[in-house]
Amino acid sequence: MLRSSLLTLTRIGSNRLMSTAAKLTTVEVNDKTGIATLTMCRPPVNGLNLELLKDLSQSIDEIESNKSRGLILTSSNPTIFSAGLDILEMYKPDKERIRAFWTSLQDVWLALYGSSVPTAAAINGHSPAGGCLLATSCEYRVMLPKFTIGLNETQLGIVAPKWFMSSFLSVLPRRIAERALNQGRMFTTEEALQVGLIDEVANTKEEAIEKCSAFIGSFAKVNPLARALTKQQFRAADLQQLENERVQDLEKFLFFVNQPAVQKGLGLYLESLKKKAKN
Ligand SMILES: CCCCCCCCCC/C=C\CC(=O)SCCNC(=O)CCNC(=O)[C@H](O)C(C)(C)COP(=O)(O)OP(=O)(O)OC[C@H]1O[C@@H](n2cnc3c(N)ncnc32)[C@H](O)[C@@H]1OP(=O)(O)O
Repeated sequence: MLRSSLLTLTRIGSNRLMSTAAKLTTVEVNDKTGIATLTMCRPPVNGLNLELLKDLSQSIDEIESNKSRGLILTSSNPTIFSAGLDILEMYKPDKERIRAFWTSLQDVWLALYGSSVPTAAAINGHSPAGGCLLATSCEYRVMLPKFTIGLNETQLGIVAPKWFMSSFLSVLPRRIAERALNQGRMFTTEEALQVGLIDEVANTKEEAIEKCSAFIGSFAKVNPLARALTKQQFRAADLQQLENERVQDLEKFLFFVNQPAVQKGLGLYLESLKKKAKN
């Protein structure tokens, strides 16, 4: 398979480390537990660009087909889980590339939210917008203190599509989800725990991964097929909706993102991020 030829396989202690040639993600399988840790490593902020999204897709597929016992999603950056979509993909976009970009984001969501293996996110840093989408696509979330998580799209003058809302709603009560989305609210770790956006707090990344592993281990005595089919039935309507509307969703996104007012807003937001980075 093409994917196999892109992978290098290394052994670290009892763990197998698979990394893509471009190294935007690594997959490390713990030989004792059979759990795969998928790490995003795109400096400086794990911005989800086309290449990172393609890598994520491939890694998730790899984990599914390797029959890993579970998937833990995390980041190699010590303070950022993911800064969400790379705004440079949406600002003054290239016509063909932006299509591939959005299609890849759809692929990642369908693969992660619909994954047949148990999934957990070790959120070891800030997790705005697309970062929050990834985390809420998993079944369990453990976050480190003093970071923020949320869908802040309205703060940027953009709108989170329905399937972003589906993931959010699979975690939060409707009233809290609706208000947070309308406000574009970012929750601190403590606030996220209080509303149920995350399940646990851990003091270190290692502890977060241990807690995620314990969650995945809680299914050890459950029939894997029964568990996977039950999970998929819970998520089927959300997944089917995007499957049915993929093309329309892409066209809506392209129309929206190309509006002059949206382009202006994204430009100003990028400038403000760059100014902040200089100070
Ligand atoms: C009706 C239905 C219609 C449907 C229409 C659909 C519309 C589109 C929907 C799109 C959905 C999702 C949107 C997103 O995910 S947008 C991204 C949102 N993300 C953010 O707002 C986060 C912004 N970043 C930050 O808050 C901070 O950077 C940070 C993550 C908290 C990290 O802080 P830091 O102090 O550690 O780092 P900082 O100095 O800020 O940044 C370092 C460099 O990285 C650049 N950068 C940061 N974030 C992004 C990003 N998301 N994209 C691109 N670049 C980013 C930043 O500019 C710095 O760059 P440089 O070093 O100055 O060059």
